[in-house]
Amino acid sequence: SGQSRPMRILQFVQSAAAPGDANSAICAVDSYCANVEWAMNVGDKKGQILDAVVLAVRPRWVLELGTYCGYSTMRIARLLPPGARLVTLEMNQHYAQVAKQILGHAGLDTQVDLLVGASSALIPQLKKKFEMETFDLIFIDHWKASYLPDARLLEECGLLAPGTVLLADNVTCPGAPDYLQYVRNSPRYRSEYFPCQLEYLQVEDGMEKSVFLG
Ligand SMILES: Cc1ccc(Cc2cc(O)c(O)c(C(=O)NC/C=C/[C@H]3O[C@@H](n4cnc5c(N)ncnc54)[C@H](O)[C@@H]3O)c2)cc1
Ligand SMILES: [Mg+2]
Repeated sequence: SGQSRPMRILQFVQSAAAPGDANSAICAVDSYCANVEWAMNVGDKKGQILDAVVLAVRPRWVLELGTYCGYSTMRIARLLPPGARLVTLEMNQHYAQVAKQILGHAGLDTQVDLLVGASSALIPQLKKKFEMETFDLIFIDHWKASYLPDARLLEECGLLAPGTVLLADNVTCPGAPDYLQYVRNSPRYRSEYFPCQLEYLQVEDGMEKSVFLG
């Protein structure tokens, strides 16, 4: 049933998760993807690294590149301090529609602004659209070839401040070698690798946390 994997995930969340309960929605996605069909959510193991970074940074402004079904969007939004905002960018209209409904079911749609479009087109509009200056935390989990060009674009748009944290998923699997090489060798970043397993599988992956130095 459900003509797409995101739609099947949404239907399971709607049937299995208590409305307004973000943790039960997160658990529902994890159990569906661990037991029924794999999906490219960050998952619970890497999700706990994401949680720890969100809690450490206590961000006022968060940007996510690649919403997909909204799994990591929920993990971040549920930990934000009051008044904080999470902007998440998703180029696929169908995925964005599913994510909106999952976020609504979890009761997290008030903290989240989900924009439909390509990051390269939306990033230059963010300052003006949200009347903000810089992001405190950026979670990068979209097409791996876009990690580096989008990090460069964020720099050029003046959306990074000294101390801004960039957290990138999948730097080992599928991998983002050009992005890794850049953040690990640029004097503008202090980078740290968190080894972890790929979501729902026994495959080596890792997340890279890079602090922008200005
Ligand atoms: C070899 C191999 C294959 C797959 C895996 C498994 C694996 C594990 C993972 O955690 C992964 O994150 C991925 C992965 O490919 N993620 C890509 C995620 C894209 C989402 O982001 C959206 N999007 C893509 N580019 C943009 C863009 N510019 N602007 C706005 N949205 C964009 C898309 O519309 C999707 O919603 C894959 C592991 C190993
Ligand atoms: Mg990922």
